[in-house]
Amino acid sequence: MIEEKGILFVLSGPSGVGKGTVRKALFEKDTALQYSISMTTRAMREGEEEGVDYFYRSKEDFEKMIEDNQLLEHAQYVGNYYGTPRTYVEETLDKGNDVFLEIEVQGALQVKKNFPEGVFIFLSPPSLEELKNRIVSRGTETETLVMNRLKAAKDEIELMDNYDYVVVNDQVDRAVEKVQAIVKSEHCKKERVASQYKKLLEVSN
Ligand SMILES: Nc1nc2c(ncn2[C@@H]2O[C@H](COP(=O)(O)OP(=O)(O)O)[C@@H](O)[C@H]2O)c(=O)[nH]1
Ligand SMILES: Nc1ncnc2c1ncn2[C@@H]1O[C@H](COP(=O)(O)OP(=O)(O)O)[C@@H](O)[C@H]1O
Repeated sequence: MIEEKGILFVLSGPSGVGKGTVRKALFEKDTALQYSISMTTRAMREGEEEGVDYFYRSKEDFEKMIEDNQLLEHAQYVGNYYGTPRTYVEETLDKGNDVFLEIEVQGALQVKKNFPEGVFIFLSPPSLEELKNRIVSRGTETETLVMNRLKAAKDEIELMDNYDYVVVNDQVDRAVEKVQAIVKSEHCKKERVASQYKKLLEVSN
């Protein structure tokens, strides 16, 4: 019996590009993907919930988790920590279920070191001008924070070559369809590997 692990999908890209929007729309489409909820030290925004949007923790608690190696990756982003709890990801993959991470670019690169077999998707804005419009229109940041996020975005776009796929988020529905197509395509690749294995077994019998 071949133990089939799940596939790790990582959606990343600059802040404000629409990662959260695309991820939520994707999960409304009855997907079998398991979303890994991140841990953060940033303040809860209006409308957010503990254990739904993030696990909100103090800086001390977060640093203790880093020390205890409980995070698969972590990054500091515009003054706060963000990280992926390790156990949930590993256990879910081991059960054969796919895991979906939505994280910033530094974290995605760390995951790639530990899980090179993961599938890395870069969500790109149609233009930097449009990215700025989205961050400003979301209205969650002060002007200085908007500038910080745009500056970070320029550095992040340069890292695009580390990804398996680039999805331009021009329209949310189209971006979601492209991510779904990637998921399907990766399942077909996995089938191919599994069926080659089966043929080998038949020959050896
Ligand atoms: N490395 C890492 N980044 C994360 C994680 N969770 C969320 N992020 C990213 O951290 C950045 C800031 O997130 P947030 O404060 O929620 O702002 P928003 O995504 O711009 O609304 C975004 O790029 C998130 O995708 C995580 O677990 N690890
Ligand atoms: N394809 C799109 N077209 C127009 N606006 C978008 C699109 N995708 C997301 N947005 C808007 O851009 C802003 C940032 O999106 P968000 O999902 O919070 O980004 P991220 O999670 O990458 O930081 C939000 O106001 C969101 O409604």
